Amino acid sequence: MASPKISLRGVHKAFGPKKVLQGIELDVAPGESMVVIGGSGTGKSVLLKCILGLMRPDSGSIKIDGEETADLSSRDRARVMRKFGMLFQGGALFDSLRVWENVAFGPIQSDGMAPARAREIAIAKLGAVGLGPEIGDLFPSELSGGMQKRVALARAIAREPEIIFFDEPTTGLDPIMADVINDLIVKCVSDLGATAVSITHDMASARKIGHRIGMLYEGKLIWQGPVAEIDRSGNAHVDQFIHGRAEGPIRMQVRKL
Ligand SMILES: Nc1ncnc2c1ncn2[C@@H]1O[C@H](COP(=O)(O)OP(=O)(O)OP(=O)(O)O)[C@@H](O)[C@H]1O
Repeated sequence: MASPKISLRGVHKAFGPKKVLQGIELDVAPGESMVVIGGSGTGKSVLLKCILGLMRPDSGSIKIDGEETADLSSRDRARVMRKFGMLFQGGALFDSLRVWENVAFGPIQSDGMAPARAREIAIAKLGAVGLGPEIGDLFPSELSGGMQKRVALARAIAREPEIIFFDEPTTGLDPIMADVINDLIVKCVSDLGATAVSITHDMASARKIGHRIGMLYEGKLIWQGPVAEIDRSGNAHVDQFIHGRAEGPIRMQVRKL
């Protein structure tokens, strides 16, 4: 692989006695879209927060463009985070701001862009996700869930990030709207030439937006491979998860709890 955009080695994170991440090894190449799947509570969000620098791992290495991020000064961390865009679970739009102000929030607050210019960019980004300029003046509460997700996507790409994180991007959407969002994610990521890391339990979404999939189980990525290979992973945990079967090795784990 070309030198990885994101590289994790031996990443551990525990909360008291609860070991959540127990040695994560992951490389994501520039321009690649990596999807992490796994059951509820397996640590997908914790993994994402560690990469984003919102949470500090107990041990291990997390490199972005070859730069170790574990012990960065706050100034250097801000520089690294400038490379990131994020689509939060549920959209996380600001209710009191108009749609365009939500999309323009990063350019104005973090880059000090003049509001008039930021508004132009916001309208352009809304166009990129299929929303007309008239939507810009509405408030998030006036939009459907699918439109809110589009706005959240427009916000995530507003600063043209090098790396975009998607946290459960299709949660709460009907299958058709979920597919529309998946298509938009693929388009936006490829238009930007960005690297993407997504977490989801939605296999249809994982297959559509991912180049590679990794499955998180008991603190480790127990299988990683190209999307096309997930149906013949030869891994019983992966098979059970992708087919949503109640019976299998993962249930054994639930019984033990
Ligand atoms: N700040 C925290 N303090 C203590 N425990 C935490 C904290 N954050 C996460 N955990 C625990 O870590 C485990 C993994 O949580 P995480 O949110 O990463 O799961 P997930 O795989 O994203 O689940 P879901 O798919 O349900 O969102 C859970 O047991 C959770 O309770």
